[in-house]
Amino acid sequence: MAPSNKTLVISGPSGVGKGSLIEKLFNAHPNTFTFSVSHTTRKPRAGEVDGKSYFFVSQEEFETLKSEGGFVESAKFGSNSYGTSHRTIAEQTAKGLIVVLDIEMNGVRQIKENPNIEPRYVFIQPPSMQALESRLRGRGTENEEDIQRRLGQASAELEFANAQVGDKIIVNDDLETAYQELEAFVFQE
Ligand SMILES: Nc1ncnc2c1ncn2[C@@H]1O[C@H](COP(=O)(O)OP(=O)(O)OP(=O)(O)O)[C@@H](O)[C@H]1O
Repeated sequence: MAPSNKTLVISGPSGVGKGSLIEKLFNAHPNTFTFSVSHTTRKPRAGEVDGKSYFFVSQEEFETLKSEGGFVESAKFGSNSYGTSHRTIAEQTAKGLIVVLDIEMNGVRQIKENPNIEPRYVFIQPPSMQALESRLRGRGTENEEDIQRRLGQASAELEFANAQVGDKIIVNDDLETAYQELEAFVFQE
């Protein structure tokens, strides 16, 4: 079955398993999906390549692009700005690839308000807040303060997803089952 070539927006609280599901999708279907390379005003870290990790731009360039409506969504974290450009999505889509955006609810909100992009939305939910907490802890990549911040944000993410109509919601209880649901959704006609 041929998948729709629409951009796929995958959202959900931190630690819910978005990265794990996306990795499975990419591995099972080579040359089908791609991430959109974001623009950022932060400085490149060692080893990061412009145009691969990010498009590194100045604050001024970023603001110009933004004012021209060049971003489907953008956000500021700390003193750095990040954005997903229309052009990047269009270029990848033109190559026949399905662009996957892994973004948080404010990004989803912006995209939903943007008439120039009509993606498909998938929200990944945890079976429970306890499960989410133990995954975040089990991953071992955040300190306690970060974990608390992510858990605090998680209930807002869950409420937001539940208030959306017509989008796909997948509960990631068993990873394989959740993956099959995602795959079926992506490849449905
Ligand atoms: N169904 C599942 N059952 C148990 N553990 C899972 C399941 N899915 C994912 N995990 C584990 O939960 C942890 C968080 O998963 P992952 O890193 O994919 O989350 P994420 O949503 O991408 O988080 P972030 O938004 O912070 O990047 C990982 O250690 C992963 O192996």
